[in-house]
Amino acid sequence: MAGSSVTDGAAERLGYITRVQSFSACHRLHSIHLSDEENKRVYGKCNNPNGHGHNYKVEVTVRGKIDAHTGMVMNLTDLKARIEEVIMIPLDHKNLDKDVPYFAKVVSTTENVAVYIWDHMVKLLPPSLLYEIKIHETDKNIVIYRGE
Ligand SMILES: Nc1nc2c(c(=O)[nH]1)N=C([C@H](O)[C@H](O)COP(=O)(O)OP(=O)(O)OP(=O)(O)O)CN2
Ligand SMILES: [Zn+2]
Repeated sequence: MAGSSVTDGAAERLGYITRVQSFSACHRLHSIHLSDEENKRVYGKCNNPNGHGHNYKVEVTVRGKIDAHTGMVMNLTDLKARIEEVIMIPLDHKNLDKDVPYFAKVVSTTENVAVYIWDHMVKLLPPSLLYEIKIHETDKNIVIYRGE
């Protein structure tokens, strides 16, 4: 049909793209807002003073218009670079509580790790592009944060 093309149609379509990144870190669940006894009761084995480790898997999803000219919501190569900056450099092979200043006063639950990643990632992406941070702390424990 004259004046129209597959590419034109895609210009009005929304796409979701996800990049997966794994990182390893150790931590201890311990809240400065609770007594030692309360910490033991609330967090159990995860309050072990010497900590424990995880192989976290993070899924970073962005949502936006599929650009008519590039065919992309955003270049995944650029998303990979942002993930390196926000996740790998500060968190990989780190003790979250001791190496990452943010977690000195914020308990390093996976919910809070997701908030940390969201808050840093959102500053590096175009407005409204970041959609979701999903973290697999273990095969069975999965957290989603969407900036709400
Ligand atoms: N709401 C949250 N609850 C818990 C968190 C968390 O981040 N948010 N984290 C933990 C621990 O850090 C922990 O390491 C969980 O490990 P575990 O219970 O051993 O993990 P699994 O359930 O996958 O292991 P199985 O023992 O094989 O069932 C605890 N709670
Ligand atoms: Zn843990």
